[in-house]
Amino acid sequence: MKNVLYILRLIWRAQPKALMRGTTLAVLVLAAGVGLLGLSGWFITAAGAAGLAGVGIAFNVFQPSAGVRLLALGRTAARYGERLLTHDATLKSLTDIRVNLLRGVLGLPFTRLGKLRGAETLNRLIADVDALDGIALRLFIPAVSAVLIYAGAFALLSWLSAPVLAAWVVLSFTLGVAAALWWTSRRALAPSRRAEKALQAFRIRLIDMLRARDDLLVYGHLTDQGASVAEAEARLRANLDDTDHVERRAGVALSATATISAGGALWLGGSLAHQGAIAPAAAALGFFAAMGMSETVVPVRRGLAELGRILDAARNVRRLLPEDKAPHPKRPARRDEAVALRMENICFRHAGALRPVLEGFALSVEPGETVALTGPSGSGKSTVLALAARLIRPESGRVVLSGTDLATLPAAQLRAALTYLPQRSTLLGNSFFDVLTLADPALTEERASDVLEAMALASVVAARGGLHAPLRENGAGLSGGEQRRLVLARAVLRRPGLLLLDEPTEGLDRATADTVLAGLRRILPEATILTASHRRAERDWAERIIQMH
Ligand SMILES: Nc1ncnc2c1ncn2[C@@H]1O[C@H](COP(=O)(O)OP(=O)(O)OP(=O)(O)O)[C@@H](O)[C@H]1O
Repeated sequence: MKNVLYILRLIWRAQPKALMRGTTLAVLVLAAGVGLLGLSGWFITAAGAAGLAGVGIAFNVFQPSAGVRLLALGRTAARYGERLLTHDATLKSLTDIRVNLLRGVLGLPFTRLGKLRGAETLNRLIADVDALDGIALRLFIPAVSAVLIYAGAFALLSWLSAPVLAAWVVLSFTLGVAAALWWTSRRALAPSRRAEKALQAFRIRLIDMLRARDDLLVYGHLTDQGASVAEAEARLRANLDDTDHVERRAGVALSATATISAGGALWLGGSLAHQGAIAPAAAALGFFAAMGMSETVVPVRRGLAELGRILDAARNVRRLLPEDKAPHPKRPARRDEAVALRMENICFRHAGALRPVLEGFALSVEPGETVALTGPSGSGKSTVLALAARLIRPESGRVVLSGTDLATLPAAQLRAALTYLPQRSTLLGNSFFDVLTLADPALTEERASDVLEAMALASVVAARGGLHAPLRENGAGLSGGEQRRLVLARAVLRRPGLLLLDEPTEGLDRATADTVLAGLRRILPEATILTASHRRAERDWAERIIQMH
């Protein structure tokens, strides 16, 4: 519940005025509803009583009927305004939360970011944030309005009718409603949570199926994966049915509460009128007010049926929201300036690993030097590159970039100074040109063509129809070697002072590898280059080789 209150505070803080006005209108809607039934009941009874007493001609029908119309119209207008204000404000607040959540995800340490699954994170950003609209719209605002209406109904009924009647209506109603809602929240908690989990499983499995359809087909598991998607869907339906069932039973309990409360009010009012303590019309007021009060719980009922989903969503979202709101430092990017890299006495152990990958590791690369790290698979070459890019941090020891401790370098300066090319990269963009603009938003066609030429891609691009020819998702349709060269072109376009390359020419034949490596130096004549290499072409290209064990 703490998380729900935290999110409610965020929603409220983002749009306080609109939500306050919306809540006021919500109270007015309910008050008009209760008043409408109460006044109508009083009017019918009073008119009937006047007719029976033979003074019907003297009974003023105009004022009460005008009141009934005013309340009916007022209720409709207030309902319209309330919906408009509260929904608009809540959706705007949720947009802020979604943006903040995205910032939180992007700000996660690289090691945690690496563990996130795309489909799950997408769900978190969409489904969880969507679930949060219930906090204000279906829990808080209706609950506050209902409490205010009960208090108002008690005061008015005590004044216009009799305190004992008012006490019966409000107490019987409050107790019955509280019991029914408590029961709903408990019974619906598990199915609502299970429904949300099933929905997420459905989406994740479907995304996995679409992403890995080729492999699933080749290994003969496409049908199984399809069945597991259908299973999650069936589970979702079953749990939604359970939630609806609980909500319907809660509806029955609430109707029973309203009936008992109204029936009791009728009996009590009748006795009081019989004793002459109140007029028959005032007695009818209690009965009809009790009928009208049942409207107060309809939205809360839905909110409580979804409570499990809301609680989980609030917890998930809160965990990822960033605590600090400090803007990212924006320093001018320094490019083209060769960077010296030094590592001193580095110790690093991957999470869960028994032994450190690096222990007492040291390295020094001069500005403009080309150095290759070689060694058997698993000796820690990629780990050294990741440490130099500050994607991971050493347990002990220091990484120093041109005299500045990497740990203290602002992120913007760090990203401007170096570029890291991992073993596997993603190509984002709909054309060659699009893919390259990730590295340089102000890219010109001449510059793009020059870099693509250096990466031995000019003929490939020409054969596909030019720089703006469409590319399929993640470069599908290009060969592995072509994708690799495109990723390299993107990396050099950043014009880094330090280029960290993990097996840059993997998948290229020797001749192409030599052309690409020479082109790389041509484009970045000053840069310091550190590469993790298995291949002869890369070792021959390097000025110095560091052997790892
Ligand atoms: N995220 C990780 N969590 C746990 N262990 C890891 C992680 N990444 C790498 N390792 C382990 O750390 C060791 C060094 O890995 P690293 O990728 O640095 O080696 P490498 O020399 O680059 O290997 P390769 O030449 O095969 O790319 C390996 O034993 C690997 O299993």
